Amino acid sequence: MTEIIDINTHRPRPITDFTKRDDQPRPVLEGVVIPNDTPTPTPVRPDYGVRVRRAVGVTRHVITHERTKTGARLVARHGSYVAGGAGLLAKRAWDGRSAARYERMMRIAEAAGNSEEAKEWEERGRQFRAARHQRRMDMLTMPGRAAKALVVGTATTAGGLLGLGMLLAVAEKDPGLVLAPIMVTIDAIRWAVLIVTIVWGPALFLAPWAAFLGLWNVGRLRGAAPQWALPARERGDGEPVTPSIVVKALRDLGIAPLRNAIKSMEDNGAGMLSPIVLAGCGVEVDITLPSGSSTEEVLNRRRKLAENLGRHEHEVHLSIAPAARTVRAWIADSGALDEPIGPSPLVMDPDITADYIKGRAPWGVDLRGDTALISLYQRMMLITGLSNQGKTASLRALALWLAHDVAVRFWIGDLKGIGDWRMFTGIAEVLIEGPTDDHVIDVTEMVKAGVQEMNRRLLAPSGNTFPPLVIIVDEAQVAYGSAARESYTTDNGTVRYGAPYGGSKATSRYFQAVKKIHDQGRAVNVTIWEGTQDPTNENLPKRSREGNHIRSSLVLGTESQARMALGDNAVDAGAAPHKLRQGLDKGVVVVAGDGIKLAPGQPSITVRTHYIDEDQAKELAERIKARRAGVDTRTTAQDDETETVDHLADILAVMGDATRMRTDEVRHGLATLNPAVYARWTAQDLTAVLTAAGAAPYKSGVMVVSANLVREAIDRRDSGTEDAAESDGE
Ligand SMILES: Nc1ncnc2c1ncn2[C@@H]1O[C@H](COP(=O)(O)OP(=O)(O)OP(=O)(O)O)[C@@H](O)[C@H]1O
Repeated sequence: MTEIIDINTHRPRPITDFTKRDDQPRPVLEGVVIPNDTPTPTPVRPDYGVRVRRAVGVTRHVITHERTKTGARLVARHGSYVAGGAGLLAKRAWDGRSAARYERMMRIAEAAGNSEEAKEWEERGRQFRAARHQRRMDMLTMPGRAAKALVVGTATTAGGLLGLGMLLAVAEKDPGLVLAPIMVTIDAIRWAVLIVTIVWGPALFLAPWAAFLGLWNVGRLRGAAPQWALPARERGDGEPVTPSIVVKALRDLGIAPLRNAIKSMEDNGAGMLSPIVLAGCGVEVDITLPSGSSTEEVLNRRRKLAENLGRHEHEVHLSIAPAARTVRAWIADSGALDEPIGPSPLVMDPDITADYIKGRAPWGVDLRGDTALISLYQRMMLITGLSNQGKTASLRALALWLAHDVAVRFWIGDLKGIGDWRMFTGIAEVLIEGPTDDHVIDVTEMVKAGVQEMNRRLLAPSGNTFPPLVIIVDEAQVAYGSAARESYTTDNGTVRYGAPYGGSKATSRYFQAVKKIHDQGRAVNVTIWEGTQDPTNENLPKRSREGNHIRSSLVLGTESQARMALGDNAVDAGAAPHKLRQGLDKGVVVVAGDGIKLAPGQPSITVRTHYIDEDQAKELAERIKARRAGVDTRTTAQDDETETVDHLADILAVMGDATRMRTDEVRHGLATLNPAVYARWTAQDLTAVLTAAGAAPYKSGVMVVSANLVREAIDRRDSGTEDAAESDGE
């Protein structure tokens, strides 16, 4: 019988079963011993893959551990102090011994166009060189003069000491004192030598350390360590932005050519910067990069630059300035972007008005704190972003402003349908709410009706003006993602399908209708605004997103989504909705395109929109309704009245027995016949209908309608000889 003895305690210990593949050895039966002849169990080791994975896991843990990071920072910080201090002292020494300083100052003065100062430095440099030359010439004769001085000095000192000794001897009447001063001096020299020999060893040992400490201190005082290597409390978060901080932040960006160029600059990089100007709740500075560094490299290192400046990433906005090789940096005051921006002027000013043509909606404030005004005149619009970031609220805010212009008509499809747009009941002519396929079909019909309205306007005689029609589709991704289509059974029993209503393919009726409005709606005041979530090529087709005049985006997940939302140009030039903070930057939109004032050369702007919550929106809607002649909002695209109305028959009915009738009279008769449909008809509406039917009014003194032409048009239509209706690509 064998026991297992613990080598530490020298006592028997429980036997462990290593055959288990667990990490933790398990006791078998405490107190039970294994007989001598029992073979020793072979420990099973984890296989190679598991071990590698574990090793990688441990390594990653160690590398990313906060203590490792702190240690790395410590080493980098103190190393940088010493290296920086050595560099600085070397530079000072070189400056002191050469004319480099004068040359440098001369070039700075020259670069600044200050020729007076340049001349002054040139003169100083000349004097310095002359003095140095003189010193060198003096050095040639120095050994002889030094030897002479040594002989003379020694003789003088010895004579002096001897004279002193004689005086002492006379005064004390002791001849032995004649040599006393010389002996004291010799003793003093001996002691000095003794002290030096004792101190020399330790001094020799300590000297490098003292030098090291000196270098470290010079580097520390000069702040030679990069920001990221400083401890949290010293990182200077929120410090005011000064030229030296900006240059240092650029130098430590990790772009070698930029760092080297800055180091070799005579003015330490100050010439790269424009004056730092206050811009809203931050400052703005243009950075002209030295050749060899590209704006793209700096744009790609936004986070590091922000950290070097003591800011969070979202507090630094970089864009490409109009001047070549120049990056424009806007740096927020620390924490300023988290301050609320205040309520919307719509909420604050009950007398606010809107003008579709000349007005601009007060949407929010830009980063500089200036009011961001946006013109919606004849502009298609897209707003996108991740879910729950303020898309509906910001789109609705624009609609609420525009609704103050009583001439603007709204058709709204809300494919979420939880009531976000319900306050537009009584303002919008159509309000479809809901997420189902039926709602997608309805919204598609609504947009197609928009196309018809657009075509009617396009066909109307030139010179006509039309009331603005704004079609809004919120959560448009539901339509682009829908597979809804009608099916019907043919006489022989085969089931056939119509073209899909939704989807992003060319056969999608919704997509085709949106595309048509994008293509031609602008000129006749038919525009469409789409709000959509989390864009992809599937739920927001390229052709559709590019048809918008205003493209705006709340926070997005990736740069590729940002490119979809705003276009490559804007993102290449610094637009970065993917850098906004999800959940924290709600209502912050990056806007590209026209309609909003942009600085020259800037393709995008970041706007912090005013939040108009649902209650405020309802209140505003009530105010708007009070200004407008109320409309009966339909909750479906199907317009029963207009569907059943036969305009040509009505016109003929109004004309009665007359062969001709003035257009004004016809309109008046129509309005009396069916006010719901014709009360708002303009002369252009009448002309458009008659022209489209081939019975256009003509001039006979005044504009008149011919009953015969109308009758013929009806005959043509009824006999099916009129042009086939547009197929919408189905
Ligand atoms: N401008 C804003 N400022 C601050 N918070 C806002 C702003 N806009 C919206 N929010 C907040 O975001 C929330 C979501 O807003 P909203 O419903 O408009 O988002 P959404 O992107 O349309 O959401 P969904 O995912 O439903 O489409 C609001 O309830 C509000 O708390």
